[in-house]
Amino acid sequence: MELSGRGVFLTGGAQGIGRAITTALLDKGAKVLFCDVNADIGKATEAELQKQCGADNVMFQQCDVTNADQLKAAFDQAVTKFGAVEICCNNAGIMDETIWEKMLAINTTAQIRGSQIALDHMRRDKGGRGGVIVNTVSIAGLIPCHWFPAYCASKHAVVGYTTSWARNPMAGAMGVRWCCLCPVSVNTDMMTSLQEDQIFDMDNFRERAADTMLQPEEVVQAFMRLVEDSDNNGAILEVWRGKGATYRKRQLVDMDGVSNPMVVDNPSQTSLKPSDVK
Ligand SMILES: NC(=O)C1=CN([C@@H]2O[C@H](COP(=O)(O)OP(=O)(O)OC[C@H]3O[C@@H](n4cnc5c(N)ncnc54)[C@H](O)[C@@H]3O)[C@@H](O)[C@H]2O)C=CC1
Ligand SMILES: CCCCCC(=O)/C=C/[C@H]1[C@H](O)CC(=O)[C@@H]1CCCCCCC(=O)O
Repeated sequence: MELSGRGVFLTGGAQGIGRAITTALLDKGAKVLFCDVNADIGKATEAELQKQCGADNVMFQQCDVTNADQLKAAFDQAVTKFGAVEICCNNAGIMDETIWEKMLAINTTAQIRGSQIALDHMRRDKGGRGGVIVNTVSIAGLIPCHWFPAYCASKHAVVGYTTSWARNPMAGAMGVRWCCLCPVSVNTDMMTSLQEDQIFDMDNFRERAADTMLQPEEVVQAFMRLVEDSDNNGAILEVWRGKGATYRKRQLVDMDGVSNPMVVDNPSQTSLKPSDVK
């Protein structure tokens, strides 16, 4: 997928992974509306990025993704500003087991809502231009993590949701790809400002996390791979330190739901051989 001139909507873009993705997309000529609940950091980021990349190409909108009206209004603003949104990144997230209901609202409900808004707008069978929806998940969406069970659940749910849409028999007609970005620990505020009570067994966690930490730029490379590879519907891209980004093999079943497990990766669910999935 060529990125120049594409309209992008991204949540949680004031800092961290979202900001790094926004910057990389702008560098490739895309136009980005990023939203965030934090207006101070969001506006400061907007000012810096507008200076670097042009005032018409990037815009910030304050938005709490758990507020359905605000989320829809922010998305619509991107459509108005750029003519269409062809790339949607549901990225905003928190990690705090003490407020797990709010965490599920941000990490899961809002990513599902953001995906639905994007699908309604993008789908070619209803007059849209098609596009790609990338949900920022985590390795915690793929394996159990005893330090943060609710965070882990919030991310597993998004993998289930995203890959389920990818398997829709209408996926080809809709022209919308669905991808999961799954990094291990990343050096952002989420990791560095983590407080003792926000997860369980913090000492053990710090020990493990220290050896695995990625820089946001490494996650950006993986994100770009997801967006630019137009034949990867349903992709789950894992990002580990030292191993780079690798597509996760998936054993899905035929559309009859029971027979012939196979590795699939594109809308027609036929073109990739198992050996193509690394
Ligand atoms: N940092 C890490 O180790 C990893 C992070 N992730 C995921 O990456 C995504 C981004 O996280 P980071 O950049 O690391 O965190 P971060 O804390 O640096 O950035 C998250 C951004 O989301 C915003 N946000 C939080 N609640 C919001 C809300 N209700 N509405 C709108 N914006 C809101 C924050 O203000 C912040 O700017 C999250 O979904 C996180 O779960 C995944 C794997 C590892
Ligand atoms: C390889 C072990 C790393 C475990 C510690 C870690 O880096 C955790 C990072 C989390 C970050 O705080 C937010 C996330 O989404 C990351 C989840 C990563 C889970 C890896 C669990 C791996 C394991 O149990 O072996």
